[in-house]
Amino acid sequence: MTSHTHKTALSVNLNKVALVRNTRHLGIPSLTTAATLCLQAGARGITVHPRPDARHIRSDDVYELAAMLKKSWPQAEFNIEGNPFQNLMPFIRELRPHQCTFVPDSEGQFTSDHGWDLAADAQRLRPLIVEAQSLGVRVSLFMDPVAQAMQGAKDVGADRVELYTESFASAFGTPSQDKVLQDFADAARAADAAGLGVNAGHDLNLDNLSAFLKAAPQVQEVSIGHALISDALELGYIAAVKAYLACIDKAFPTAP
Ligand SMILES: CC(=O)[C@@H](O)[C@H](O)COP(=O)(O)O
Ligand SMILES: NCC(=O)COP(=O)(O)O
Repeated sequence: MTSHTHKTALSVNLNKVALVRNTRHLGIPSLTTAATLCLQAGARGITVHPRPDARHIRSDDVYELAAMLKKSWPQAEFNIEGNPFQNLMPFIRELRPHQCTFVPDSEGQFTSDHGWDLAADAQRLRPLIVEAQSLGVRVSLFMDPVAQAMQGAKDVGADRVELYTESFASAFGTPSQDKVLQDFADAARAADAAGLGVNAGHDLNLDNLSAFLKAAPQVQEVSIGHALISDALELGYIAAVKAYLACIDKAFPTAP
């Protein structure tokens, strides 16, 4: 049994395993094998983003992973991401994952590239947040790192926010890094002060993860996919996950 000693949980996003799998009709690489190896290596959970166009994660994948996790990894967290006004809610109603992450992507969007505009969407988000929570599912809202927006996420009823970290990843190693990191530090602090849990994700990698977590120690979970799966192509899933866990450890040297 893997012992979970890391302050920030690592959830591995399997979108890109599915993307490679979809380029042949052979069923490999297997998503359940990827999930098993990542969890064996110490990941705390698995994340999938079943987009409406099924470019990578397909509906069957979500059901198969949910069944495998329930049977073989009951302690692992399953996080399903998506737009609740598109195709996400049937997965939540039927599978009741530990967490859902509401992401405001349009159907054909290249990748996730912005958080919610709660001034525009809070009213129609609220009943879906209430519904997911009534099914025992934690709700996280994908948000830009704007400290002033965190109270709105709390007011609409979210349990957590997921800070969209692409702007940090782009700034990492540039003169604007510290300013951008300060935005994330402020947003994480504001979310925590509002009583929200704090997740983070998008374009996090082995180079930038520790610096991010040192600046935003409130982060309870990072969901990482593109870079981690790319690293796994070279290192293997187990070594790649262990390398990311080492980055988390490095950010919290005194954590138990
Ligand atoms: C919400 C987010 O930032 C990512 O989890 C998203 O799932 C990335 O989607 P793609 O893997 O389709 O780029
Ligand atoms: N929510 C972020 C996620 O699940 C993975 O994003 P990325 O690491 O693929 O950019």
